[in-house]
Amino acid sequence: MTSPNPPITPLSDDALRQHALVSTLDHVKAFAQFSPQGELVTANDIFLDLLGYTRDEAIGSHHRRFCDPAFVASPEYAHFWQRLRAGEAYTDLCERRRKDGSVCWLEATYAPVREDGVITRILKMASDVTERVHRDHLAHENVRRLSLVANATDNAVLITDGRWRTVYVNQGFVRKFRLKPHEIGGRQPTFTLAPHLSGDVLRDMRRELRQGRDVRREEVLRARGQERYWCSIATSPVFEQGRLVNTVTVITDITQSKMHQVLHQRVLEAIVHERPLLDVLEMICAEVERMLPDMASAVLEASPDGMVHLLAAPRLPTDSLRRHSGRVRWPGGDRAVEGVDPLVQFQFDADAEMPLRDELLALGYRHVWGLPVFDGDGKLIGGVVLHGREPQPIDAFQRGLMDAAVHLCALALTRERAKERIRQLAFYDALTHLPNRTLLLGKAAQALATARRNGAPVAVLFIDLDRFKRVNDSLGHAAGDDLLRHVADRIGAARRHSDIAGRLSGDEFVLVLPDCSAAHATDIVERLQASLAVPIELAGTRTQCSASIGIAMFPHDGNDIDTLLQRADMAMYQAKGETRGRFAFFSHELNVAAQERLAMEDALRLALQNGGLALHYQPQVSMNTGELHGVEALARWTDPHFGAVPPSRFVPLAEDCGLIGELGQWALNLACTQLAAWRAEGLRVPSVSVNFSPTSFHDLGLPEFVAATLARHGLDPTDLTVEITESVLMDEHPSVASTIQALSTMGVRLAMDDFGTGYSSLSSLRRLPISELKLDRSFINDLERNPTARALSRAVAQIGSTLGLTVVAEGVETDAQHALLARQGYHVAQGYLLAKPLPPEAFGTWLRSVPAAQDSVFG
Ligand SMILES: Nc1nc2c(ncn2[C@@H]2O[C@H](COP(=O)(O)O[C@H]3[C@@H](O)[C@H](n4cnc5c(=O)[nH]c(N)nc54)O[C@@H]3COP(=O)(O)O)[C@@H](O)[C@H]2O)c(=O)[nH]1
Repeated sequence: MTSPNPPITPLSDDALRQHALVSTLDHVKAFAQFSPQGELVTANDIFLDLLGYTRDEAIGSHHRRFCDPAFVASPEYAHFWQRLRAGEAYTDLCERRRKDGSVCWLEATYAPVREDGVITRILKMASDVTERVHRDHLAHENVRRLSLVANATDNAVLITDGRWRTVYVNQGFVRKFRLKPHEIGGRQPTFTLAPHLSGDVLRDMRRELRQGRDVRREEVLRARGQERYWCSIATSPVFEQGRLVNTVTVITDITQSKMHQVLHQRVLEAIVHERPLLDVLEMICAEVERMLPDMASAVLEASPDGMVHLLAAPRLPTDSLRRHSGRVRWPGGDRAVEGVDPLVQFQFDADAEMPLRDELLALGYRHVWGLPVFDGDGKLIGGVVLHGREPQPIDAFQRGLMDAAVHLCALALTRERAKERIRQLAFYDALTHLPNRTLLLGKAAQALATARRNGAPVAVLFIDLDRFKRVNDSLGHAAGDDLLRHVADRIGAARRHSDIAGRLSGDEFVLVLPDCSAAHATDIVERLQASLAVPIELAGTRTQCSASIGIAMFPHDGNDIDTLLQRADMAMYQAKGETRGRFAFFSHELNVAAQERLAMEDALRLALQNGGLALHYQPQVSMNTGELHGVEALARWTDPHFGAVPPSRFVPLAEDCGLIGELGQWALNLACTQLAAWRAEGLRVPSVSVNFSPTSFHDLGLPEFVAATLARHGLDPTDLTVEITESVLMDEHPSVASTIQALSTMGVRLAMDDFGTGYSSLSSLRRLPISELKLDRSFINDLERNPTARALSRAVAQIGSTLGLTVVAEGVETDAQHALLARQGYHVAQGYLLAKPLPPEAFGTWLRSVPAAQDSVFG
């Protein structure tokens, strides 16, 4: 039963306005009035329907009837009424009880109404929001449950809003990346986790998500403190009413599997495909550096002596590093020790002695971590090194990478060694380590192909030890093996870098000498035989060994290696006569020439010992005054068997057979003796010139010998001129420059002989302390006929004069040449016009017969 509203007393203007408002709200909102004591005075239908009461049941009821008893009993309820009675309005979400006991939710405003300053009523306006509250509760519960689920997984879960800003991260995320929700909340996660991602990549990812597609990637993500993880990242878009409102990302740490996948898969593939070792190691470094972009990696190899050599370091200055290769030991020992972490580390600032400290510091690398690479037996074979800029200790990711790299390097290095071993077994003789027949023939065929292209000769030497069987029989096979090893070493020592040495079988060896003439081959054979003749201690017995050597020449004796070997073998049999330690050429003419050369060598040696050589002297005369400038001493050899042998033949022979030093000393001594003798006779001979070949300057004792010789004959250093040829400039022997300099410092004059035929440049003239320049005779021959020769000789005269040198024209045969050269500015003339090279007595006679020479030849 509903009772009518109580009679309403006449209203004031305010009350009327209120009434109008109330009437309007009456149709849309629950509306009620309570007395200040809490009794319901009026209520509209919406209010009554909301709570399920009739007007009669409700009017007069206390407010508490519509509330949860627990709330009514709480201090908050009393406080609520106190505030209303004190005139404070109250707005809140309120939980109320319907008549049937069910709960409803109201968004309510309680407004105390004053009349004449006294609160007479409490006006209540409310909207039913029960459904929304239930919906919100449900959503909240869902989020709570989702969080529980998300937090239960080890994976990191991250939710962003539609503008890519982080709104949620789970516990897994906090644990993995060590970032609290508030540290990443509101930020775009890629800025923090993957700053290396390019703008293009981000744009692509977001486009996919906006188009409703999931995005999956694998990336190295960065946690707090620079720690990194390889992660699989799966992001799904969430749409509401067609609008992207969220993205949900699940991040899974795949570091271990990824490291193995990337490193192992790529590197193993490379190894299987037989990629060169250095390529494989560079690849390992590159992969490590891809995952550690701030670091530089390097792979080293350890040699059996424990020294480490750089193999790969793509980000470092490898040239400088290589300079230290082989000079440093691995710091952690060369054996694996069980239970000991082999990681070594350095900080450059502290370790001042570290090689390359400055270079690495300049690149910003201050810290080095190294892990050794051991082979299957725990022996050091290499190392993996990381160079870092930051001082923090190495983290699990970096260590994991290093371990994986070590594993792969061990594989690559041991495999390379195994390959090398197999190659060694397949292509090298196990006893002597020389190439075996297969490799020898292969290399020789290549050398012949090159020689064919270049039109160069090749000598093939077949070397067979003499009486090897006797060594085996008398001293045993071990001694025989020992002898073979010694012979192999001596053959190896005798060969040039480009020569190919090999062992065919038993006591047969082969030497293939590319770019080698028959004469040169003879020299090498002689040197080899001399070296083999040095006694060896075998099984406690001093033994001397010799070999018979056959020589076949390409292309003269054959075009392919099989033919050449066969002919060298035949020649060897020819050499192996009664006398051991001989050699023979396959070709008859070459054989004759070689044997003759040998005989001439012996004769020259004898001539030097027994005074079979002589010096002739050719005057050098001043162009201006006609006075004697000096004499050039020229060697002469007349042999009983070979007759008069010109210096152009015996000087190179002396070079080849190692007699050149002796020849130079002999000439110097004799020339000084002669100069002193002439002076003693009262002949004014200003100086003597002696020819020294370039190899004489290899002898660092030469200046001392010269000084002693001059002193012995009472001569001054200025009495001597040493003639050198332009080929001295091509001689890279380290002693040449210092020997020449020492002679010059002593006061000995230096003349550049045969100038214009070789490789002299103006700078080289300035480099050497030359005081005399001798224009080569070939220019003077052509002087009268050839304008170019004239121009060149003039240029030489001018260059010499400009450099303050005495310029000598040699080979002057005619008056016309003499006059022309004098006009061109030559200071001194030498040649048949004045005199041929003369024996000492004849020279004395010449000098006396041309008294002007004492003052002026052409006075
Ligand atoms: N290391 C040494 N080299 C020496 C020595 N003795 C000589 N030699 C070098 O041998 C080359 C040939 O010398 P040689 O046959 O003696 O010829 C010299 C002169 O005889 C010749 N000459 C001089 N004037 C004329 C001339 O008017 N016409 C002409 N056709 N020939 C002439 O020129 C050679 C001069 O020699 P150089 O001044 O040294 O060039 C020769 O390279 C000698 O150096 C020695 O003891 N050690």
